[in-house]
Amino acid sequence: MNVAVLVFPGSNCDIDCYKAVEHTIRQPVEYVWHQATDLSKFDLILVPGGFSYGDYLRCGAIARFSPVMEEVRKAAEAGKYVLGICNGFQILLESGLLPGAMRRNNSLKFKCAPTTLEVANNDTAFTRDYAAGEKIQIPIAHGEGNYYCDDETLARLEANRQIVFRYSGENPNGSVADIAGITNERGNVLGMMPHPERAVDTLLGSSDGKRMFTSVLTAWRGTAHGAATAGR
Ligand SMILES: NC(=O)CC[C@H](N)C(=O)O
Repeated sequence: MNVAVLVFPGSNCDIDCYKAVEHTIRQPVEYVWHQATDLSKFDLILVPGGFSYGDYLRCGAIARFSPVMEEVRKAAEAGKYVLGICNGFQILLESGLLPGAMRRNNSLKFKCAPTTLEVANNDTAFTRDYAAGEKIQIPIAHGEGNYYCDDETLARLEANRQIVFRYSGENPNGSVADIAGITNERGNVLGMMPHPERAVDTLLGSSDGKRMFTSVLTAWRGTAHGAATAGR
């Protein structure tokens, strides 16, 4: 499985994502600069966290105009896997690849802390290695993670089981329905505020993020392209 880690001016979790791929699934992984115009060889695209364009205007609002985002849209349409983490989630929202929007944390403070998530849907390519309802420890680090959508969108997210992670116990940012991560309708694009790439080894405080990477690899191996190329 070929993995791309996108890099925008101001990304700062790109190296963590790259290392997490190496550490968990040992698949070929490359950094891809935001001006790239061809992502066709990649099976999984990681949109990492950070402060793209200094968070000016709104987090992700400028990065969404980077040339590579048109390629991410094409990849998503082709059914490739796209995982946006934190600023990556914000960029996917700003791009319209996922529904809803981000507001500043209700505390108006940047929060960096371990959080407990409930796996609200383990029937996705990204969460199949978790148990339904499992509680996992994944850290957050954001100032603008207060996910918002209108009632109609929320009803649709609930009906289609697009809410994949919810904060369990304390909600750190005030997000609607305790949402921590959602997918698109098709389930091949996932955005989440917590950082699974920072939780891939007990040395980091938790290894609960590891199964997101193993899940996608297993899902990809189940696709026609994955079955044909896996093990090469
Ligand atoms: N870790 C991150 O990706 C942070 C995202 C964004 N800069 C925020 O503060 O909300």
